[in-house]
Amino acid sequence: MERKKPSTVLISMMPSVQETSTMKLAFPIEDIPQECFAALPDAYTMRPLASSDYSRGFNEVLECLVETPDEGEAAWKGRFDAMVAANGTYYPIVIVSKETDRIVAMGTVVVELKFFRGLTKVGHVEDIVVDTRLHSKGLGKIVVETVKAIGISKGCSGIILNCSDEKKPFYEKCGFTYSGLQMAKRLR
Ligand SMILES: CC(=O)SCCNC(=O)CCNC(=O)[C@H](O)C(C)(C)COP(=O)(O)OP(=O)(O)OC[C@H]1O[C@@H](n2cnc3c(N)ncnc32)[C@H](O)[C@@H]1OP(=O)(O)O
Repeated sequence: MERKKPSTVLISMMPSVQETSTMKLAFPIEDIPQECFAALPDAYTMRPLASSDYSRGFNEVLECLVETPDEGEAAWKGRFDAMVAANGTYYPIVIVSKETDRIVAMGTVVVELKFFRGLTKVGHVEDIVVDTRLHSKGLGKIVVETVKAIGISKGCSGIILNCSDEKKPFYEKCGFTYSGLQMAKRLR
């Protein structure tokens, strides 16, 4: 079946070729389904994580979710490269302020290969976080809907996540339903 041409409106919301052509991205920008850009406010762009994002405040935003000590740019880039090398597994995305060129929100879907249900794949939603100063503006929902859509487009038959009880209403707004408890053995 012939693929429909994307609407001009949605194309105009995606980062321009000039904006991303010099960046090393974690995965091709075309892997973000175009409809994901529809709800993004004009003040922001959304794209895959780039190797230069260490200096756009990546750690500071992630710190709003979890302790993120600065290991230095070289170590950060080493981790970025390892994710890229695991081709087809990690799909980290960021939302960036056009005004400041700083990251304001991020999230990832990790695509896990399975042997069951006809060699299916399962998407794990990870590290969803919005800069504390920009909560309740719809950015978190855009990030979750986007990583969900990427996982589905990559062939996942299910998308799952772990979160605290307090975040349950947020994920319900993003279309998830309660599905049992999480267990953990923390080693550090
Ligand atoms: C799998 C994981 O990564 S779990 C970790 C989740 N991340 C964190 O805990 C980090 C700290 N928290 C945050 O970064 C943010 O608060 C997030 C990501 C949880 C939510 O991002 P925001 O941009 O503030 O949420 P957003 O504005 O998109 O809210 C979408 C909807 O969820 C609702 N919502 C958001 N947070 C909550 C909450 N804690 N309780 C109830 N409802 C909520 C909003 O009211 C909104 O409802 P609406 O669509 O009816 O208007």
